[in-house]
Amino acid sequence: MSSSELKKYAIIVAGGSGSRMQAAQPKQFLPIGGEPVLMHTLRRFHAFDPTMPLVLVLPQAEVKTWQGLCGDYSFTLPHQVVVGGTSRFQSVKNGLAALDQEQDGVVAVHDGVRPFVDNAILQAAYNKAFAQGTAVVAVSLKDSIRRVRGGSSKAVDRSAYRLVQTPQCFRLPLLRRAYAQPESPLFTDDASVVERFGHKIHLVEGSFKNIKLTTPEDLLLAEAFLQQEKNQPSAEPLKK
Ligand SMILES: Nc1ccn([C@@H]2O[C@H](COP(=O)(O)OP(=O)(O)OP(=O)(O)O)[C@@H](O)[C@H]2O)c(=O)n1
Ligand SMILES: C[C@](O)(CO)[C@H](O)COP(=O)(O)O
Repeated sequence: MSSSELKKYAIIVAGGSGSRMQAAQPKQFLPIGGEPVLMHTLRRFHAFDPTMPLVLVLPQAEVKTWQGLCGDYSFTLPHQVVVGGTSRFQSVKNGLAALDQEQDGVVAVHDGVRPFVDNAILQAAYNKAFAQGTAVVAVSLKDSIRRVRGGSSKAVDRSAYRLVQTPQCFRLPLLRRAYAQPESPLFTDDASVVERFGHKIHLVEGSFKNIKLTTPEDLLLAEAFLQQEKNQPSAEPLKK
């Protein structure tokens, strides 16, 4: 099958509790620019390819909350809701199970709390995965880094490292087989799962704007990014 015939899919994982955000509700539902984070994220994928099936993974206890929010905000963008698990690994696994098991294609796994993914990143990641089977978005480090051992630390060469983001795109049959492995505490993302399964991970350039909303100050950044987009709707996304 040629890559142009392969279908695109996306699994948006939002099955976590957002404990580091220390908010009254899970961070994926917090408003930024007057709208829940997840609505921004889903819209970015829909704008990239309106025909692509979107699977949204949510905590079981929050499915009703989401349905309520969709009603309150008249949010009608098509997506399939799936219940998550106790770890990101389990949530991705549940998302994968919701996709047609016979289908080939490329699937992106994306953190629901990374609402600033843009078309250029999505295009590059899907293209690379169509061509090479894996594509993981990453950026270079802006700060110096030190390796800590016991009570001391030592400078290390930051050019040897990358900060990993999402989307992480894979040929669908490969990701399914990789996620059939037993879960390991070392699995922090999809790349680590696929790498353990024995496949090379290809990197694609991400963006410093593609942040994961993790701690409270990230919400301030998010508001600033949205304000900037509102003031300059046609502006290129912020570059590194
Ligand atoms: N059981 C889980 C845990 C995490 N995630 C998702 O994985 C993404 C990245 O995880 P992280 O930022 O760590 O989210 P939380 O686990 O919600 O945050 P925290 O670790 O602060 O509790 C988030 O979109 C989160 O909702 C998930 O789908 N299922
Ligand atoms: C998947 C991820 O966002 C890539 O940076 C990250 O690994 C999630 O990590 P967390 O520990 O769940 O925040």
